[in-house]
Amino acid sequence: MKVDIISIFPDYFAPLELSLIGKARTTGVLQLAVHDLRTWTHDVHRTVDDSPYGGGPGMVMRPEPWGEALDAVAAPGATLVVPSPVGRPFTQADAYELAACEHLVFACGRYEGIDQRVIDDAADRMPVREVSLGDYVLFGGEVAVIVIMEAITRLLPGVLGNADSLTEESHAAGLLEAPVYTKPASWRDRAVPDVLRSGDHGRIARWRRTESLLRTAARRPDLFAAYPPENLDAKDRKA
Ligand SMILES: Nc1ccccc1-c1cnco1
Repeated sequence: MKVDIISIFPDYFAPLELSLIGKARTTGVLQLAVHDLRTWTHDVHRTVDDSPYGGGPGMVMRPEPWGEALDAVAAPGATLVVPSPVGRPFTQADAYELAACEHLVFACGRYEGIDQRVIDDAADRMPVREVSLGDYVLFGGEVAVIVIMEAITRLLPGVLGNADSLTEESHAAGLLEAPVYTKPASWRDRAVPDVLRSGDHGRIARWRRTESLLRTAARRPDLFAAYPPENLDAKDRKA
């Protein structure tokens, strides 16, 4: 997978050289390049923003540098991903869809946002996805790109040692994961649930399923709306 990131703060992406993302880049599973938007400015001050038409607070990112940057970076077949507070909520399903793309270009907006014509112009020649990580306000899209890149990269072939992790984790099956435990069997007078030490794998699977359903019902009942009813099998109803 090829990924290009365009930002006025390219140094923000040093974390993408670490750990499993760094390994994915070393092995070639992920080809990632970070570009400074100011490369495509032509004035002595390398200006990327200007005051908003219609007035209002803050500054808006100018269209010209973005237009030239996307012309240079977004080759045919690329998908443009724009983290934005007005985007669609980013979900694990989106992570799977983006992980299947050959080429992603991330546009990191700052200030009050990017001139809308940049998005509209790009949408004339490539898929554009404006994504939100949640209902809160960030300084810019950079940290959102790091989060999205982690969600995507761990889905790429060979990145996670144990592919089973992908099926068991929260949101993979559409529900929250059951609680997890490791040694010691007792810690600060708190014991690990006996069932997990029983060796009875059928009983353990049923316990985990029940805990997953209870946790989801308590914390994220909204997830059941998107959860196919056929997945809530008869055994669950007994649980
Ligand atoms: N607040 C922001 C400002 C700039 C770019 C993205 C965001 C964002 C993304 N998800 C929530 O907020």
